[in-house]
Amino acid sequence: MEWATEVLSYFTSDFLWAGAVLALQITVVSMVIGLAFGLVLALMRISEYRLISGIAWVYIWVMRGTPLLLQLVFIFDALPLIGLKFDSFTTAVIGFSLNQAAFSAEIIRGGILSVNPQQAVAASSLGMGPMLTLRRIVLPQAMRAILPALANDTIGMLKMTSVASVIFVNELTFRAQQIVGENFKFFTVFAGAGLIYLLLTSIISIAQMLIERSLDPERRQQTGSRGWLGRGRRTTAPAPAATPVRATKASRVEAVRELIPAAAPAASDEPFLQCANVWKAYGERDVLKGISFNVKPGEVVAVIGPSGSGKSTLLRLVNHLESIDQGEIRVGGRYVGYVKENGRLRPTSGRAKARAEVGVSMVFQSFNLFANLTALENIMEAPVRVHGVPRAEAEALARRLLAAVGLSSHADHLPQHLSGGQQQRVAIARALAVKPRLMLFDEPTSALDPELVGEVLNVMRALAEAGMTMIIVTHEIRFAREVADRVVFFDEGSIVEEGAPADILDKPSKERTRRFLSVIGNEVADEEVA
Ligand SMILES: Nc1ncnc2c1ncn2[C@@H]1O[C@H](COP(=O)(O)OP(=O)(O)OP(=O)(O)O)[C@@H](O)[C@H]1O
Repeated sequence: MEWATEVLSYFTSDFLWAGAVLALQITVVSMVIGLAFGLVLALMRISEYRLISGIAWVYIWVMRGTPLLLQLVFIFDALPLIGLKFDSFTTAVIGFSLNQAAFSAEIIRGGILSVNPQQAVAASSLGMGPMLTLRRIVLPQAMRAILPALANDTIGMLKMTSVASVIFVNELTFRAQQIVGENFKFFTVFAGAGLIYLLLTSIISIAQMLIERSLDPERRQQTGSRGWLGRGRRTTAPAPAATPVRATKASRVEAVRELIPAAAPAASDEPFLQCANVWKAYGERDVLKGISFNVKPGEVVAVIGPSGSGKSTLLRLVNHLESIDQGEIRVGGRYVGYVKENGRLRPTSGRAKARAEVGVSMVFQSFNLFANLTALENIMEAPVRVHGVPRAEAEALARRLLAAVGLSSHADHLPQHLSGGQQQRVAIARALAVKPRLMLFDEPTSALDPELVGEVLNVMRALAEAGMTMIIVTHEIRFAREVADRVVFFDEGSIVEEGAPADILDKPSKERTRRFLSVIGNEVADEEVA
């Protein structure tokens, strides 16, 4: 076993460990710089500006397409010709960082693209700006896809530091070669060095495992740990006793009314929402063709119409999730993220902020709760991060909102552990937490199983009775009849007719409306039979 003793002696050799520490230093520093630069490149790559994304693409193309060894030699030998001279260690760090940035950029971009884009849309609708959304919602979810690939790269880089010997960096492999050059004991020297590499890469693997565990929302939910990305301070208030899920109608209305006093505008005939001659096209196709309609404070408007008629598009234009081609929309007398110049609307930066200021909130068909946050955190996110509400206050509000939608006992549940109906009720609570003055509902029950529709409609009914101004795109004709003050029938991007529910739904004046209602009516009848 003489060889084993020899391997052990090289494994514990100070000379080799000095090289290992150098390799580790290069790896850690280069990885940190490479990651930061890689994040910038990834964001440039997904930029809508082609010049910016093109610059990033070219950089990544060059750095990934040329050998690291050449890059190191270039920095070491060629840059001094223009007066930039670096020592071996600095050259290695610069070379590895620049090279790693290209690879990290694509890994990070892949992670970002793996996150459902609707998460960012929902954040934006709550007034969260792009960087806040990236930091709080997108990156925490993307990290699960990013981390394994980054850990691979880190391990790869640690071993690749041996390439730096070409510019005289005296790292581990280089040192092992020096020993072998003297004693020719290939096996024992390289085995000792190999064990050192194995130990260091094992530490990286363990770090990867710990970070992955700390980012796992399920695990953090169970252990109550804080994690280091994407979650704020752990909520501390004890969960109140669960309120009965089946709150009475009166108590629900009362609870909701208490939570939106500031949001419910005083009764007035002045329109709160004004849409004037609104046009929108996607490509060659006009989706909205000169829509004009108003909504008064406290009014509930149900928008109905065939699939593809432009109903959702109108909602997205109202809170500027899409931009208007022609015409204008004003909410509370203000443009949402536009300024008027020479008679035309020009989009401004900071649309999310404008949405928050005007007070428009939206509830989506597919709920779009933030997957990395619990129900309570979903509701607290915008008040704390956008409106600067102190955490304790935001948490108290969030718990009251959860109680109002009958979900007190689900505060610490992640979205994936809630039924569709529960998720939609949390989404409504989240939309209410920013004290909106106008609520937009985009087919809020369409993605739900029939038995879950009622619980969501009950919450919306309570909101309507509490005086919230609402526009509801819906196929729930009975609900529209019962709750809406006005029904607007859309077809092919135009308003065909509008009026009181009894008029539009029972005795429509237009043939197109009659045909639509008879189809919908038959579907409802079929569902009832089923
Ligand atoms: N981002 C987009 N790019 C291209 N076309 C789009 C986009 N968004 C919507 N459309 C198209 O615009 C038309 C209107 O869509 P919209 O979602 O507003 O209809 P809708 O009346 O809400 O329909 P549904 O009830 O099925 O949701 C559809 O033909 C749709 O395919």
